[in-house]
Amino acid sequence: MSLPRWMEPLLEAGEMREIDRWAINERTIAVDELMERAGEGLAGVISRRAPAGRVVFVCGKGNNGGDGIVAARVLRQAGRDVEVLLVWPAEWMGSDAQAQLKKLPGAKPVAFEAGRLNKAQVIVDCVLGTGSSGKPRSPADQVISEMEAAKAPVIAADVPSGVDATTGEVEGPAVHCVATAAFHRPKVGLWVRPGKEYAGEVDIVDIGIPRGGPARPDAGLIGSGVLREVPRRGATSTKFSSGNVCIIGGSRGLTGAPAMTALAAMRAGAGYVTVGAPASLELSFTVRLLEAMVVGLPEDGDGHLDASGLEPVLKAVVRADAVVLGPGLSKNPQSQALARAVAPRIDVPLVVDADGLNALAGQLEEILAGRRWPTVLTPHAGELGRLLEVDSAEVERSRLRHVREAAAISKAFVVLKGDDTLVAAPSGRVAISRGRAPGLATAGTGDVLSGVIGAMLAKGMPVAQGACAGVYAHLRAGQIAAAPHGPDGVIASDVIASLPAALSA
Ligand SMILES: NC(=O)C1=CN([C@@H]2O[C@H](COP(=O)(O)OP(=O)(O)OC[C@H]3O[C@@H](n4cnc5c(N)ncnc54)[C@H](OP(=O)(O)O)[C@@H]3O)[C@@H](O)[C@H]2O)[C@@H](O)CC1
Ligand SMILES: Nc1ncnc2c1ncn2[C@@H]1O[C@H](COP(=O)(O)OP(=O)(O)O)[C@@H](O)[C@H]1O
Ligand SMILES: [K+]
Repeated sequence: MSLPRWMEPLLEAGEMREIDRWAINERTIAVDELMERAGEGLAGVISRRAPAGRVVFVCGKGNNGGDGIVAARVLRQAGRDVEVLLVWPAEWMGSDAQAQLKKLPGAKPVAFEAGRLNKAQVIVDCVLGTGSSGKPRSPADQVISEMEAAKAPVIAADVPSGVDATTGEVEGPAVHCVATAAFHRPKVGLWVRPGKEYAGEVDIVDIGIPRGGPARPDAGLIGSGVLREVPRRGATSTKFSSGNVCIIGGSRGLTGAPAMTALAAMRAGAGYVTVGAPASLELSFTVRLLEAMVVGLPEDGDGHLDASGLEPVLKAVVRADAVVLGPGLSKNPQSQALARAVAPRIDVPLVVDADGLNALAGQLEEILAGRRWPTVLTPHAGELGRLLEVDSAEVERSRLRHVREAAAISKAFVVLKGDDTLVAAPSGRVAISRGRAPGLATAGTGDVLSGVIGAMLAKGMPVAQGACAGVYAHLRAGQIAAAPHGPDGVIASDVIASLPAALSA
C-alpha cells in the first residue's frame, strides 16, 4: 500500500538502489547522467552554503565519490578554489567515477592527507553513500575521524559517512555535517537519531529520476497535511460528537500529569473529558479542571489506585470514545496490577502512557495482543527499554529496530518519543516527526501528547492518522510556545495553551 498523502516518503538504501536500477534499465537513463545531476546539485548546495573559500572534496571509490568529482569540476569551472583528496587509489574507483576523474580540469586529485583539511573553508564528504554497509573499515574509518576532527564545516553527499542510510544507526566513526545533499529523496537514516544529528540540514537534489519507480517506501516524514484530516466541530456537533476522552491515572504527588492530559485533550478539541483518579485526590482535580468530570476511584488510602478498582474503572469509561491509561499512575504495585487488568478490557481505542507502560514491561504480547480495539503506546526510550527488557542505551542506538519490534509484538501503534518521534505500525510502517521543537524538552509535555492523541482517537480518526496528527500538533504547539522568548522558558502548560493555534494553522 502506498503511503498516505500527508507522509513525505523516505527511502532505505536498498530501495534507492532499486530505483536507480529501474531508472537505468527501464527508463534508459545513463548512470553518468544521474551522476552529473547529483554532482551539479551537490555543487549548488555547496555554493549556497559556503559561497567563498577553498572547497576540499574527500572522495571514496564508489559512486558517492563520483558525485564528488562531478561537483568538483562544476565548482572549478565556476572559478572556485577546489582540492580533491582520494581515500583509495584512483585505479580502485568504480568505472563511472573513473570516467568523471578524466573530465576533471585543473590539479589532479591527491591521496588523502589529514593536514590538507586545515586549509578548507568547507569539506565535502563523498566517502561512503548508500552502497556502504557495516562499520567503516580501513582506510575509510581513519579518514572519517579526520574529517570529524577538522575545524571546517562538512557537507555530505547523500549520507554522512558512517551513518547507516537505512536505519540512522552509527556503529563506528561518523562525520557531523552542517548539511546533507540528499539525492532524489532523503534516506530514512537522515531523520532517525543518531543519524539525524550527523545529517544537519537536509537539502533535496532532484537527479531526474522519473515518477513511477518500483519502490513502495514504508517510512516517511509526517507532513502538515495530516492536520487537514482532523475532524472539526460544525453546526451539528455536540460535546459528545467532538470526542469523549477518559483519563485513568493520578496518584499522590502526581496529580499534575492527568490534569495536563485532560486539558490537552480539551484544547485539542475533545468535547467531553473525564478523569478517573484516586478518590482522596478528587478535590485537587475538581479545583483545577473546571470543564472536566472527575470520578473518584478505589484506592489504598494513601492516594494510589487499587487493583480492586477494575469494575469502577470500566464503569467510568463506559461512554468514552477513547481512554488514556497511565499519566501519574505511579509504580505502586496495586496501581500497576490495575493497569494490567484494565488494558485488555477497554473496548475503545486506548492510549497507554507513562507508568501505564511500566505496568506492561515484559508482558506486551500477553496483555495487549488480544485487544479488539486499537492501542497506542507512547514510550520514551527508557520506557521502551523496560517494555522490551533491554537497556535504554540499546534502544537509542537502534531506535527504528526497537520501535518496530515493540509494534510487532504488541500489535499496537508505538510512538517512540524524542526529537525524531517515530510512530510504528504493527505492519512495520514508520512515520517520523521532523522534530526541531527543543522547547518540548521539559516535564509534562509527554502527558500533553497522550491527551492530544487521545482526543484525535476519540474523534474517530484512524489510529495511525490520529497518532501522527497528535504528534504533529504537539510539535507545532511546542514551536509556537517557544516563539516569544525561545525554548528555555517553555513549560508544558504553554504547550497546552498553544494547541488551538497549532491545530488551526
Ligand atoms: N547507483 C546510481 O546509479 C547512482 C548513485 N549515486 C551515488 O552513489 C552512491 C552509491 O554508490 P555505490 O553503490 O557505488 O556505493 P558508495 O556508497 O559510493 O560506496 C561504496 C564503496 O565503499 C566501499 N564500502 C562499503 N562499505 C564500506 C565500509 N563499511 N567501509 C569501507 N568501505 C566500504 C565499497 O567497497 P567494497 O567494500 O565493496 O570493496 C564500495 O566501493 C549514492 O549514495 C549516491 O551518492 C548517484 O551518483 C546517482 C546515481
Ligand atoms: N529535544 C527535544 N526536541 C523535540 N521534542 C522533544 C525533545 N525532548 C523531548 N521532546 C518531546 O517532549 C515529550 C516528552 O515526553 P516525556 O519524556 O514522556 O516527558 P514527561 O513524562 O515529563 O511528560 C515527548 O513528546 C518528546 O518527543
Ligand atoms: K557521503
